[in-house]
Amino acid sequence: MGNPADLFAFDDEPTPPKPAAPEPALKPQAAAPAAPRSPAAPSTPVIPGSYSASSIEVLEGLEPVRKRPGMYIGGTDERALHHLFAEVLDNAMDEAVAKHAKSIWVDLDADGVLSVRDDGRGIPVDPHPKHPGKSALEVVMTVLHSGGKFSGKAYETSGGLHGVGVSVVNALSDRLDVTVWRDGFEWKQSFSRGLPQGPIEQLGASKKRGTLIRFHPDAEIFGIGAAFKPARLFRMTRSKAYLFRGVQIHWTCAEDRITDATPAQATLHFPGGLADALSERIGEIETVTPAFTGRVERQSEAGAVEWAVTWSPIGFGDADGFVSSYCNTVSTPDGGTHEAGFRAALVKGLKSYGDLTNEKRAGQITAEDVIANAGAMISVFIRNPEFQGQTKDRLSSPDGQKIVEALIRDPLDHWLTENPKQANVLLGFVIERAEDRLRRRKDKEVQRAAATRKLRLPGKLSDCSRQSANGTELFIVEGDSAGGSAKQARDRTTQAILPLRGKILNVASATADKLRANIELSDLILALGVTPGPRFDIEQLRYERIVIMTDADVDGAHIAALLITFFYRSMPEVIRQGRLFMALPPLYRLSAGPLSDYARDEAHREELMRTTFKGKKVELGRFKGLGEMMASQLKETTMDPKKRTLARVTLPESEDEIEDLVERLMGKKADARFRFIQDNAQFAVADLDV
Ligand SMILES: Nc1ncnc2c1ncn2[C@@H]1O[C@H](COP(=O)(O)OP(=O)(O)OP(=O)(O)O)[C@@H](O)[C@H]1O
Ligand SMILES: [Mg+2]
Ligand SMILES: [Mg+2]
Repeated sequence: MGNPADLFAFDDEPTPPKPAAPEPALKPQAAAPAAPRSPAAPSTPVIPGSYSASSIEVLEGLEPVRKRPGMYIGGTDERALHHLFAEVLDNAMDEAVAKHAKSIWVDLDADGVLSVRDDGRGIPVDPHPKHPGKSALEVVMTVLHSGGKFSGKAYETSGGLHGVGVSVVNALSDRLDVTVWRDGFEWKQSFSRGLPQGPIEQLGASKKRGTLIRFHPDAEIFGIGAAFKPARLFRMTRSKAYLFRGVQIHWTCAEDRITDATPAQATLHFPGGLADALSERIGEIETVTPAFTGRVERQSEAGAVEWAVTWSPIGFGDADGFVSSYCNTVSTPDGGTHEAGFRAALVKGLKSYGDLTNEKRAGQITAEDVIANAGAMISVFIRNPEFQGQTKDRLSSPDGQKIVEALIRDPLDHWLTENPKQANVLLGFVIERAEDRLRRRKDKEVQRAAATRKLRLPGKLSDCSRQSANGTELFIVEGDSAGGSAKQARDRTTQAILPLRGKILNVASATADKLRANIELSDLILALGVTPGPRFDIEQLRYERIVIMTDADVDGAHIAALLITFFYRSMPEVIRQGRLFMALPPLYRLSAGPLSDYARDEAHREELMRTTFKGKKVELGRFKGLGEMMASQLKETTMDPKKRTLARVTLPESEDEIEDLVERLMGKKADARFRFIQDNAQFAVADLDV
């Protein structure tokens, strides 16, 4: 999971270098001969710019390292500079993990010279059989791909594997001294930019054991002023001590190099291992459960896994979670197979615990849900690891995953079942993450759908300007001319008009495909913003009310009946929630002198004649359709929320009644249908006024 580990500055940091303090240059004791350059300087005349055999160079010895440091240490920046320390420290740790060394001493002196000493076996100093006249030590320091970690005989689970590390450090140091104590003597050889400054020397007799590498990075490579950062060195050192409890690391640093809280002196030894590392790293941060920690050795062959993980609802400082992973004590900030195995073990363990406790929702959790809010440290020791590149930022050994997953699963299952209370809390926490994730995904889908819908609103829709559904109405209007009047009569903030042309399909019998193919209906669906059918979601409805506004005649009643049936068939929830209405346009206008009123129908007219207009000479006008009304009349009588009356469409209680209703609505006799609608509309009027 990327680099969040580094946010917690446990052992290393990925951040680009800050300007460094000027560095006093360390003068090599002997003058350094310039590194050999351009060995292929042609003796035959070459036309400038030509490309021939003489253009092809073969770099010798350590020259490629100086020419292309990026390939070996990932660049020449501050991170790369500190990688030199990692290489030397890794070698000392390999001696410790192989149980030949117990102590390591790290020291940064006032001149910026870094020393790493261990009390291990010491780099062999005897003459190398394949390189007559050279000691093994000189070979190791000056020949790429030389080392004792290829066969697995001298080391079992080493971080070193390429035979490159220390020779690279040598190549990129303007000064490097190796002291070895072994076979009863002290030995020493010095190098500059990879070149020996003389043969290996046997100094006095000594009972000590071990290796000391003292080096100073070359300003030609890293730039003038590039210097080790004590804080960074200290973090890298401390993490090594956490990763292997069998080692004690003594840290010292020249006081005047320290600019922060880094100690000048410290002894680092952590018998608690990663469990301690994790609790030190998360401090007082609130966690969901106590940490799950452990260490398991492989049974059949050399190898082990150690881990510590906990979860926090509030995140860990700058990040929601972090995973710090290591292989053979080498930090792998880019993760790899061991992290994958760790994640797999956690997610499988939690899922099977979910099965065990009948928590069905556990089925939906993914590794991401488990790890996103976890603070985790995982350290694996395996034979013959494979890393990506010399900086070893990522573990690529295929068995990394298998070994970690296999070794952690059992302890995890035990941990969960033995502490059901905290296991349930943890599972609940992870399920919440999963549900959050699913919700976010759905929201995104809705947003995306809304965005595309916006572009695809039907052209003939005159939408209202209000964005939210609250207080808005969609008038479905019969015919273009009525649509025109309605557009003028509406309140454009809250009222939208969708005119329907021609006949819509008889939806009672049409198939879903046919429904979609019907242009009038698909325009209506687009305007509503919903998906009809099983995936219907009332939340997507773009209007608070849907108002069917048709002429008060047989054709109008037919269209209204078709529309109601359509809603009932494809989105009954709209009706159930009381959001579908019928407008009640008047059929008659009555006037007598200054007095005037509208009558919805015959009965209403008669009533008005008996009351308001009693004994008056009444002028009676009959509207042939909505389109005949003036906009102001339409507004006053049918659309203005302050004056109009709407009939809410409701469903009968029982399914039978509904089917009966649909049958009657869709029946063959248009007149009966019309009367039915009129009756029912009237019936609804009394208790409705929206
Ligand atoms: N502190 C040490 N004690 C004992 N032997 C050492 C030490 N440092 C280096 N060596 C020997 O020198 C060899 C070369 O070291 P080098 O760092 O170049 O390569 P490596 O550790 O084998 O692999 P890598 O390139 O992955 O680091 C090692 O394999 C080991 O045999
Ligand atoms: Mg090494
Ligand atoms: Mg080497």
